[in-house]
Amino acid sequence: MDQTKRKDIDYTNDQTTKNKVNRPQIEQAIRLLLEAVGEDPTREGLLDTPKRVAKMYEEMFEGLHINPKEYFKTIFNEDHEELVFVKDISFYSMCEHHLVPFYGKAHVAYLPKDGKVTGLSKLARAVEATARRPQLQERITSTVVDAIMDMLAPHGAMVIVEAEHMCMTMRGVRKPGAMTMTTAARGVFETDSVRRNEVLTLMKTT
Ligand SMILES: Nc1nc2c(ncn2[C@@H]2O[C@H](COP(=O)(O)OP(=O)(O)OP(=O)(O)O)[C@@H](O)[C@H]2O)c(=O)[nH]1
Ligand SMILES: [Zn+2]
Repeated sequence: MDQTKRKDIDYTNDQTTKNKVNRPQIEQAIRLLLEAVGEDPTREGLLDTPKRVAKMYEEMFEGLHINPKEYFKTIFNEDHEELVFVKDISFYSMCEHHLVPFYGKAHVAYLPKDGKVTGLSKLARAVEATARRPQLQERITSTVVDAIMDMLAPHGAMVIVEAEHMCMTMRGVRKPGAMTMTTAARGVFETDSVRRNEVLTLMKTT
């Protein structure tokens, strides 16, 4: 296999590589948390829980060590200056206010310019890397759209995210089924309602 093609899964963000997940510290924190809520972390059923949670957090927050922009270094010189749209990209993220999940779908569109077309999977990988951190839905939306703008310099890009927040369903206001929609439009999608509506119409088609 051409190793240059594998670089997309190996890039790391300089700022975050220094702070890779500290599993022993997470384990200690989980033991303290269990104690604090009135549990006994030494009882059999909970003995391995701190270890499992540390491993789980490493997975759920792996996006902290990935710069989503790096995916868009994969560029094919293709003369296509019409819409590219990947919809229904499922994701799971963690609400940074409550550390409970929010999850849903992202829809990512861009209008390439000067032959700069990226791999379709890279759009989904950028969503995935951005979601796997303590997050806000708005920030996932704008981070992905701005990464595309910065790296591909297209005519425009648009991202729509729809998600259900567990912090609004299982606790607090308790409104299961409430869906939050966020959009971010740049370039032609900001200025041209025909272009924007093309994306919205395609989003609704099954
Ligand atoms: N804008 C935004 N808000 C979020 C997101 N996820 C959770 N929140 C909100 O963050 C807010 C935190 O509000 P606070 O009053 O500080 O915390 P709280 O007392 O737990 O709030 P309640 O959820 O209303 O019980 C809540 O309104 C959540 O719904 C998100 O992705 N974007
Ligand atoms: Zn929350």
